[in-house]
Amino acid sequence: MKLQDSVIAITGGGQGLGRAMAEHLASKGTKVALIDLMPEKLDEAVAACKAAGSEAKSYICNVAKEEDVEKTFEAIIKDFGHLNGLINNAGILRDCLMVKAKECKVERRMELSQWQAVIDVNLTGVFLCGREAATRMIKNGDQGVIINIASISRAGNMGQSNYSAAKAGVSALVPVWARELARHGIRCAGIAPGFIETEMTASMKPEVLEKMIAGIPLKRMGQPEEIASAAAFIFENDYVSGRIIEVDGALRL
Ligand SMILES: NC(=O)C1=CN([C@@H]2O[C@H](COP(=O)(O)OP(=O)(O)OC[C@H]3O[C@@H](n4cnc5c(N)ncnc54)[C@H](O)[C@@H]3O)[C@@H](O)[C@H]2O)C=CC1
Ligand SMILES: CC(C)c1ccc(C(=O)O)c(O)c1O
Repeated sequence: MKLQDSVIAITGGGQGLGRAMAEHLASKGTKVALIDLMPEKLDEAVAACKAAGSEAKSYICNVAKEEDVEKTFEAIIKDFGHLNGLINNAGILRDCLMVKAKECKVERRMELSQWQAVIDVNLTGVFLCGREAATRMIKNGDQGVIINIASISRAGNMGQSNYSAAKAGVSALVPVWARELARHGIRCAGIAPGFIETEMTASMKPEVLEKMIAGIPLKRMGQPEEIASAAAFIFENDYVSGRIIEVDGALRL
């Protein structure tokens, strides 16, 4: 698929990896539809994409709400006329051990609300946006690509029952959608990042950060641009489908 003049929607496009992917694609002439909950962040991201040389529009939408998602993709088709790609990137963390205990004394458990919040956004949100994007592409006669952003945590990470389950789920959707949608000219792939340098990691205590980096074989965190270039590769290579690219500096949790 050519990136120039394609229309690609990115959830969680207001900041972090979503914004980095949006700017990278915009610099290659892709028209970007940025979906997020945060209006100010969206305004900044849209301005950055326009400065990078392409068209960009923002959409306030909670990816976990079916009605929001349906309205948003309807608006994207109305605004741009086409849809050729979706990056399912919006995600949240609510980390906690399932049961935290010391000497038979249970101190804390993961609340159902912590479990549900992450499943709603990171798994149901991916399903809703993937379903809506595929529906619009098929009805509109557009060929396209769906990318699910997973995580190294999909293999199972301590303190992340909710997050690991959701990321394993969105990883499993990749081959399902690749098979179901191939007949409509739609490919589906995933990216599983390791630790990437973002505002969140910048705010971590230096000693915690140092210890974490020491465990990464490449001895550094990834850069958001390294995730963005993996996304561009997937869009541009028409024989990539049904697989997940791991961009993690060789780290295994
Ligand atoms: N930063 C990292 O090191 C890694 C990130 N990831 C994944 O990459 C993706 C992006 O992560 P970051 O950029 O670090 O996160 P971030 O927190 O910086 O950005 C996430 C964006 O998603 C938006 N968002 C959250 N809930 C939403 C909802 N219900 N509807 C619409 N938008 C919503 C937020 O407003 C925010 O702009 C996530 O799926 C995350 O799980 C995976 C592995 C490592
Ligand atoms: C544990 C993994 C590598 C990880 C780390 C940080 C974030 C984040 O800041 O959003 C993630 O989403 C992760 O999957």
